[in-house]
Amino acid sequence: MKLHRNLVFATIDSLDLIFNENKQADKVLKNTLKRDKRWGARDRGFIAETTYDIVRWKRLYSEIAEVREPFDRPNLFRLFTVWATLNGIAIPEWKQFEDTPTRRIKGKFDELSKIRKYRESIPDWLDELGQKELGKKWDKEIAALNQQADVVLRVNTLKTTVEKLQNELADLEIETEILKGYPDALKLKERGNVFTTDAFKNGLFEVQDASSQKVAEILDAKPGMRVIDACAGAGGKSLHIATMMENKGQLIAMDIYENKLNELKRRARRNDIFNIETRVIDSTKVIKKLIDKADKVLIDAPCSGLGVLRRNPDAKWKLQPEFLDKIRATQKELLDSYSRMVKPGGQLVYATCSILPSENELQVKGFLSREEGKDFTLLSEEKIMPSKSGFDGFYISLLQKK
Ligand SMILES: C[S@@+](CC[C@H](N)C(=O)[O-])C[C@H]1O[C@@H](n2cnc3c(N)ncnc32)[C@H](O)[C@@H]1O
Repeated sequence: MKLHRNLVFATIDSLDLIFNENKQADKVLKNTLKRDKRWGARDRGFIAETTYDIVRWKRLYSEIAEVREPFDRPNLFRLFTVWATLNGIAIPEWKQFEDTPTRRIKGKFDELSKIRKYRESIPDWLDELGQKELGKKWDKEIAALNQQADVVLRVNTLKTTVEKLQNELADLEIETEILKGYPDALKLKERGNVFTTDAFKNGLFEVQDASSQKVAEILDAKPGMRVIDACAGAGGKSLHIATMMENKGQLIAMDIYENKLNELKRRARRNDIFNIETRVIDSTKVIKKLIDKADKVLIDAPCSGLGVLRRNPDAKWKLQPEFLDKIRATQKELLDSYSRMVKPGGQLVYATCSILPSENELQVKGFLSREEGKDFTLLSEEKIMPSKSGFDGFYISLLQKK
């Protein structure tokens, strides 16, 4: 593979913003990729994948390159050199690479690979936490979380079928496969930008990981029900739930952020979904009004996001132990408060995209042992581990109210 100057520079510029200005990787890349209209799919793929790779392996690469943050441009080129060398790509004779030694990179890689926190490129505290919470399983899970994520679509069954969409995409040379056990999913055989297709613009599908698609399935909302998605965000799961309700009944989508709910409304219009009503949680009254009112409540709780590191590798560097303590306290509060919206005989789903027991089964166990949870029983609990499923890590529990 021959390296092209403008693609490498675009990668270095993106890394500079992500590492040194604390910008979010996906937003940075969205902007970078707009820079040159002549870039084709391969060029764009190179910039995005190389940037994500170097973000993912930041700790390992900076140990090999012997550079420390904040990274100046020569140091960013050194990180790039490590990436290129480990991927068998020859370093060109540009002046930016003049003093980036390529000797010893492979030797240091082998040496550091013996130690998990370097091999898996994670902060010390995260390695200790994973070991403490998951024991022996941590090794396999963190390795799986460092793989590149597949792109999975969720077919909008209000507008098309899995087979029809598969054929429509095949006509555009976008090859997909059906995933056994995930009735609405199609997996792309090769990564690609599907957002520019008419099928996406016409709301025939959303991009949604296979594990995430399990949440609405377990909630199992039926047409005509009143359902509350209490932490709806931009509506990934709300759209799926409303689709399963066939646009009949009422889905109340809530969040503390209005801008996320506005994005949800935009997506709902594209999907031809009409039964979602959004409510911003701007006071406790919003919840109180709905006590004992819903057939089903989903708490897709804010969490560490450790289960989705594949798609969000910069979270490794942005997460802090103090944030985790805070988020666990929030999860407890949400379980205690939002569960009140389930009507007698109704059901609650508590889900996270984390693989840590302290955010998952231990939260539910704690809830069931408190006064607030006394009317609930646990019907089922799915811990989706990335090493086994090949998709995101998720926790999904289903509880029944008396
Ligand atoms: C895991 S995300 C939700 C993802 C969303 N359900 C989806 O499928 O796209 C958690 C959401 O909880 C929201 N949140 C945080 N604190 C909250 C609170 N106290 N009450 C309700 N929502 C909250 C966040 O803004 C975020 O959108």
